[in-house]
Amino acid sequence: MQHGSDEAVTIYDTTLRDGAQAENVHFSLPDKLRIVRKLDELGIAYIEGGWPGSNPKDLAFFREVSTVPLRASRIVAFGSTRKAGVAVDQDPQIRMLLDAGTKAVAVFGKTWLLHVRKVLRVTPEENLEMIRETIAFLKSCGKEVVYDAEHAFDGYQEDPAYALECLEAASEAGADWVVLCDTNGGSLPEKITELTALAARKISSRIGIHTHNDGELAVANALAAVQAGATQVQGTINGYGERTGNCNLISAIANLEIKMGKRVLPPGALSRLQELSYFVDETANLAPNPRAPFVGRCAFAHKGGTHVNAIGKLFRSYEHIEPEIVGNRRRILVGELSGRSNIVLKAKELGLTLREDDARTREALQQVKEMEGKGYEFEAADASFELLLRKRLLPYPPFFQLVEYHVSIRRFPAKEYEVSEATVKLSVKGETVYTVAEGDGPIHALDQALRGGLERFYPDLARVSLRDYKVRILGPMAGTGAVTRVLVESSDGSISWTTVGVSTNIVEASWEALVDSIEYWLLRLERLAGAPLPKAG
Ligand SMILES: CC(=O)SCCNC(=O)CCNC(=O)[C@H](O)C(C)(C)COP(=O)(O)OP(=O)(O)OC[C@H]1O[C@@H](n2cnc3c(N)ncnc32)[C@H](O)[C@@H]1OP(=O)(O)O
Ligand SMILES: CC(=O)C(=O)O
Repeated sequence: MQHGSDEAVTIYDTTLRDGAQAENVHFSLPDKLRIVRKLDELGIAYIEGGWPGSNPKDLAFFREVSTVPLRASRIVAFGSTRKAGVAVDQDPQIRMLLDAGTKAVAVFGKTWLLHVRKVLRVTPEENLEMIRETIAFLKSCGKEVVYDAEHAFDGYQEDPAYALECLEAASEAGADWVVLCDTNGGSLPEKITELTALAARKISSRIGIHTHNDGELAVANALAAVQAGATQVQGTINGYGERTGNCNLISAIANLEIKMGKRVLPPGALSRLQELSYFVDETANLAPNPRAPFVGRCAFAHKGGTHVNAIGKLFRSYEHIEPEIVGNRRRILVGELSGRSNIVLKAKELGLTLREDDARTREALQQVKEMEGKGYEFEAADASFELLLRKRLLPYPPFFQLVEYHVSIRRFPAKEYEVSEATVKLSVKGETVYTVAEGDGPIHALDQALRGGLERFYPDLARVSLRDYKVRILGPMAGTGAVTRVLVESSDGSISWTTVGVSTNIVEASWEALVDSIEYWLLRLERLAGAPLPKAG
């Protein structure tokens, strides 16, 4: 879908205002300022910072942000048209909008008669006056005015003439931008195209588009509007927003630049889209969506054997763009749907050379399929797969060997005392080590005893900690006798890795995953040091 047009499209970010209307999204004042700096760094033209008349934090934000030196972004304060029956220069909300001290302000007003009559409870003429007077007043105060025509598309559906009158009123009153809002997020692209093209013909203000994602079309609708004449796209990073969210600016920017040939961000910024997306998620304390188009970790993850085979020959065969363009990377997944190509390409990713016609490739593939048949899952446990491959390809004297372990739980009926205890006997470097440890539960005790036995031989292991522990029951019909899959995520503070264990016994599945985790890390340490660590006798 390369349209080859080199026109610029202006990005208007409302993560801090409309994005903050999302359930579970809360930004503190420092969060808001951090995001402003990041958006400015990426060259976003407008940042809607909040509604000064809404709460003390937004008021303070406009005070603080005025001291932040910005290179590319213009801060916008948001509000509404004046209250019905109140003179515009007497309206406290309008006063607060001015007091925010921004060069640009945005006001939303009504376009849909349903809202005019049933929500504002004013006449259609009074609503037109509210639009005209508010914009004219803000212009007379020297502001750049962005007018958000709320429910523009629903209003146009119900009464095209009145909706158009509202847009014309805003434009004639001096709005620099008239932004068509699909506030309820239910419009289809053809409706967006129709009104945007009409507005672009009829009014002199520049046209913007503000879409919501209720029909999962927010990005598609924004792109349709641009094709029909809009030159400003409003949205939020990662699509945060009320209900199902707003137009996701990450996807909108990528599509506008890469697919539609528009100039959107300064040179070099596109390759920082993933960084921006993660930064905002992290600031909002939300886990990044792995399936997010363009920037999610699955966006260029290839799993099916035939796909991976083709990718090995030609990336374009199963990738719509090169991942690096938006700062992402390609990943090869290994599992029961793999072919030899998955093993070879994954090995290459790990720095190992393996050919498709090598017997070890076939054997590794066979082992993966058999193990996945029993419940292992290597796709999520990349470290267990790496270990499997390295053990198969290179000489692997183990770091330690298990002689035996024992786990017990003691609980007294009155629940006054409950303790888990594990004993682990290991053979390490020719010595037999016997360790006992207590823990909050049996797995914790086992982990403590294992580490206790190894710490004298591999003191660096103290840097490794457990980050996540997930248990999945496979085939729950077998009840408490079902097969259990345990995934353990570990970290040494700089990298993290995941390992897997499977058994009908949850303690044994956990042991397997814990041992893989430690072996993986010791092997990595050895590779980084460039010399083998002394091994078990
Ligand atoms: C489509 C959008 O996303 S618009 C943004 C929506 N975001 C928010 O509302 C978040 C911030 N809002 C707030 O903090 C509060 O709602 C405030 C401070 C703005 C207003 O609070 P209150 O004065 O207590 O009013 P409340 O929120 O209950 O009702 C809104 C009032 O604004 C009126 N109103 C709604 N839209 C408009 C408009 N475009 N122009 C003028 N008045 C409007 C409503 O009719 C209602 O007044 P009424 O009860 O006299 O009919
Ligand atoms: C203005 C706005 O946020 C909307 O109409 O959705």
